[in-house]
Amino acid sequence: MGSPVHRVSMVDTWSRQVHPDIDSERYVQSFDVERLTNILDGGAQNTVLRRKVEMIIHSNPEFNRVDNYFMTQNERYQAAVKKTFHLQMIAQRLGWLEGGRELDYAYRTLSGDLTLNLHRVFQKALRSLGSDEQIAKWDPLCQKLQIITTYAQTELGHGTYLQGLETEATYDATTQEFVIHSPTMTATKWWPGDLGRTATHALVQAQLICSGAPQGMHAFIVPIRSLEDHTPLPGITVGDIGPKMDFDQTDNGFLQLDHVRIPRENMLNRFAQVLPDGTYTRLGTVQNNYLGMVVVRVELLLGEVLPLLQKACVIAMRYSVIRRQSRLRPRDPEAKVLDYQTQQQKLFPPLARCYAFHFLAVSLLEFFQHSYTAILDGDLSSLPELHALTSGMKAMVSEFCTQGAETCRRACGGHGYSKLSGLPSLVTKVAASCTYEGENTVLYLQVARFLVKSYLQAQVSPSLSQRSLPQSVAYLTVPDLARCPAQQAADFLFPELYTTAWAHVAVRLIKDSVHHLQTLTQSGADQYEAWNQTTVIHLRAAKAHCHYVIVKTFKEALKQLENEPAIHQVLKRLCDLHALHGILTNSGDFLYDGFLSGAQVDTVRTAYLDLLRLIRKDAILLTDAFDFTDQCLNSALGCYDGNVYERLFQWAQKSPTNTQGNPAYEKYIKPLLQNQRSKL
Ligand SMILES: CCCCCCCCCCCCCCCC(=O)SCCNC(=O)CCNC(=O)[C@H](O)C(C)(C)COP(=O)(O)OP(=O)(O)OC[C@H]1O[C@@H](n2cnc3c(N)ncnc32)[C@H](O)[C@@H]1OP(=O)(O)O
Ligand SMILES: Cc1cc2nc3c(=O)[nH]c(=O)nc-3n(C[C@H](O)[C@H](O)[C@H](O)COP(=O)(O)OP(=O)(O)OC[C@H]3O[C@@H](n4cnc5c(N)ncnc54)[C@H](O)[C@@H]3O)c2cc1C
Repeated sequence: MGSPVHRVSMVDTWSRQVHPDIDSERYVQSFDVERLTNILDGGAQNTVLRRKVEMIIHSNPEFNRVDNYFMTQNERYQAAVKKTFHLQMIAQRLGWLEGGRELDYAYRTLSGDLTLNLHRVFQKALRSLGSDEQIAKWDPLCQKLQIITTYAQTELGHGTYLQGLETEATYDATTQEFVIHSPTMTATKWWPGDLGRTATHALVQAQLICSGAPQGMHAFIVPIRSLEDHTPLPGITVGDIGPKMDFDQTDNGFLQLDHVRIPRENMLNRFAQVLPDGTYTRLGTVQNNYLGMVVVRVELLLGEVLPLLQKACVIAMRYSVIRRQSRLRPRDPEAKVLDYQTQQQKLFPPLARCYAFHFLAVSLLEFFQHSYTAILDGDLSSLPELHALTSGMKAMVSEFCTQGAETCRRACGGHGYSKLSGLPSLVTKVAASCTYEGENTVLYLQVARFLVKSYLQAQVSPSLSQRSLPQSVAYLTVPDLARCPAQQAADFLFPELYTTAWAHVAVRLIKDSVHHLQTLTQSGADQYEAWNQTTVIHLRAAKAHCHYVIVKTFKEALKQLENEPAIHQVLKRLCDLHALHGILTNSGDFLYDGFLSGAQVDTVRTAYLDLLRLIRKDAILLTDAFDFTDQCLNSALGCYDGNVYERLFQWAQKSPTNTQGNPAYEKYIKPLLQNQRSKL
């Protein structure tokens, strides 16, 4: 079993007593929680290492985050810079390297508390788009923080449509320089993190113009602040974009460039280059310059987005066994709210998704690592599938993590609305992931584009495409079941069955979307108009495909765990719940062509409700397995010991509204009262 000492708060030393209502949830353990934590960590040795890193961080007062909820935007930024640089010093002292496990664990532990996230995004883009010589030059400068960098792509006028970016990089062959320029107000770079007050260099995405001809978006390294005194360099106008929904610790910024000259070598040239005389050459399409985004989309899932939902689930689940409200039977004591079926219906689907998305992210990362090296070496054959998969998974994971975190927040009633619960900031933080790194609708439509092509390819030559279609869409060629054979609730608990059911719906919706597209073009609409008039249908098809991929990946992950029966059993229940919940919330798609009958949907619901009951007894253990420390959760509701009310009361006392007196009394309330009294 995992050491509870590791998990309990080191901040609130007054509270060492575990609340009996949460303690009782841990008496009988139907599986080994520590072993599940090891599986999630990718091995017991990783768990040990992660906890070691967490101990180093939590034992250091510089990283205390209790006051976060009371800070202004400026204070959050300053605290984050301080913590980031403190972490860098520790990393240097202990030999933790960028890309190594220790630093990754440190980032996870301090998530939301650090700056220089875009410095990491810059490094990913550099390694994807730069030549070996460029990486050798810039990467060490980044590693040693001799420069601080950001990724400046989005502009006031355009974020999604990269072909519409207005920033220009015009090549001047006489000096062998690029002239980087913002020709309009809407060309102002807007949003890049770490840009407003911190970065010294920006990776600026701009339209390359060579010998008068536009060549599309390319990446340029542009110095923007003096390394001596940090003032903006000539031609640079830079600042912070102001208050946002969250990310107070990050200085998202704006940048205008007025004919700023940089050397020819500062254009990242793995996939395209400009020769000294201005001749332009490139490998493949201009979209290869989008590779940095593909990399970041994969890494964000496990590193940033999923932990936000996991934390929300831990907090809401723990609170739900402490919170007692109403009675199940008149003579009973008040019930834990988690014993209400409706509360389980709120919290268990997000919990199941945490596990589904974990296994998805691991599998996606494996596929990514497999194809990435080949892509860097110029073999671009796997890029379309990689782009479609990463786009779809980024969109679906961020969409459901956002939905799930908000559900968790509401499941905590009034206390979920208090920032001290930790939930509002999880919700506002995860909401951003639906927009940054590619707006979700736009990304789903990229998946749809890939599905249409794959479907048409499968139609033209079914036998050939069975071998040549990318693996994630190979199901398009598999003979389809017209009717679901399941009759009893137990029949719906076969992963093969519900994966096939999702494949059926995805194939039908993809076929339908292609049919609509073709009907419109055959009736005279041009292909662009036809595409726009069918995008709502394409979106649905893309989502069904993503559901299918996620369910299939969870099913395959379970297969690997068959030799661990107890863990297999508990995870299988989550896999079943995840798949059946998806069928129930999209039942119209399964009923539409008679694949399922109304009676079968009722049976699915019976199986689903049964699963809620079964998962209930393991719910706390399944969230304990994520192994977040109390400091990391920073929630008055979610601590391991369950002492919710004491902690909430104590934390509220620290609010400046309670500690700094009330100037409004002297200024307004007192005169008001005196004024009213004098009239009596
Ligand atoms: C690293 C760890 C950091 C950790 C940190 C932790 C803390 C974290 C805190 C938050 C941190 C936030 C960090 C946010 C950082 C940003 O937000 S940076 C800005 C991100 N911006 C975007 O993602 C923009 C989204 N837009 C796009 O990706 C593209 O423009 C679109 C939407 C795909 C369309 O592009 P387009 O050029 O119009 O292309 P389109 O005509 O649709 O397609 C042309 C072809 O290119 C292909 N294509 C399009 N895109 C691609 C691609 N990417 N690859 C390959 N092929 C592609 C298409 O499939 C299509 O192929 P065919 O069908 O023709 O064969
Ligand atoms: C917290 C945060 C951090 C960020 N950090 C960075 C950063 O570090 N660097 C950086 O460069 N950028 C950054 N961004 C910007 C971010 O990447 C963009 O906001 C994002 O890509 C969406 O683009 P947009 O704002 O232009 O949205 P828009 O594309 O204008 O979206 C508005 C609406 O239009 C719809 N839409 C747009 N195009 C289409 C289409 N073709 N078909 C159908 N519907 C469409 C969208 O679905 C959406 O509903 C950040 C943003 C946020 C919120």
